[in-house]
Amino acid sequence: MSIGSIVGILIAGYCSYGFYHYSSNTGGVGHWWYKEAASEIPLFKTQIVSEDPLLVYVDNFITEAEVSQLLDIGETQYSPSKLSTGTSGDAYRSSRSAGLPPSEPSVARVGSRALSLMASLTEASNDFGIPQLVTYKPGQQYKLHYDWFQESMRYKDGRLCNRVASVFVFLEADCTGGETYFPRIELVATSLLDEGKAIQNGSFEGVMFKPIPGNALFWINLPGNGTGDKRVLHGGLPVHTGTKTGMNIWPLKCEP
Ligand SMILES: O=C(O)CCC(=O)C(=O)O
Ligand SMILES: [Fe+2]
Repeated sequence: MSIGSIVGILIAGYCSYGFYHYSSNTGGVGHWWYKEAASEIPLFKTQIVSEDPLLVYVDNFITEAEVSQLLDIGETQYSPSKLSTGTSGDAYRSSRSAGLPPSEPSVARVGSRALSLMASLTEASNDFGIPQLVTYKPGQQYKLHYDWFQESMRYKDGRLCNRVASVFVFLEADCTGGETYFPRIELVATSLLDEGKAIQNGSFEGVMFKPIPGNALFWINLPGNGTGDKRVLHGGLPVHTGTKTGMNIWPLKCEP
């Protein structure tokens, strides 16, 4: 699928105020059927930040009610965030994380909505994996990293899967600092600067995004040839005061 057709589908989705989409629960990694009725989908708006690599800013991706449902589900589940190597308690990623059950109705709804951004990228698996809350207190951060795995992960059904894309949703932003930073992205949507959602200036390379509850960032990790894209290097900058909480959704692409 070309970047052009993904962009076309994003625009078409926006213009029709919503998507109908499906995921399946036919075994494997955690697939959940969910068809959102148009009335359940918030009127979200997409703006392309960068076309290649594809990075999209989504206003109003989830509602206030969904934010509180997701925070409630995760509340008692937090433990120190892990790196992809499985280690935790490291200054590299000092936040706390909580896996969210994909079958929980609000998780399934928001996970399916995230898949709807992917066009046909995930149609073979239709799998949004296990969404993860991540919460930061003052001084905590996630230094620059990629979300894609160097080596695909083997899931319990034996397939090799990797994170084809990322959707990072801001849930709580009662904080200063904590921007999501992409040092290698050149911003084309200057409206995001005017709206105070993105920050770009001569003192650093790339672009950073202010945490704003309900809004999301969506980007492609594995473009056409399936190789991890190093241009989507990103991190969560240190929170200075208060609390920041976000939700990661990593739709999977699996070998057949
Ligand atoms: O906290 C952020 O802004 C980004 C978090 C992130 O990139 C991750 O958890 O993979
Ligand atoms: Fe990340």
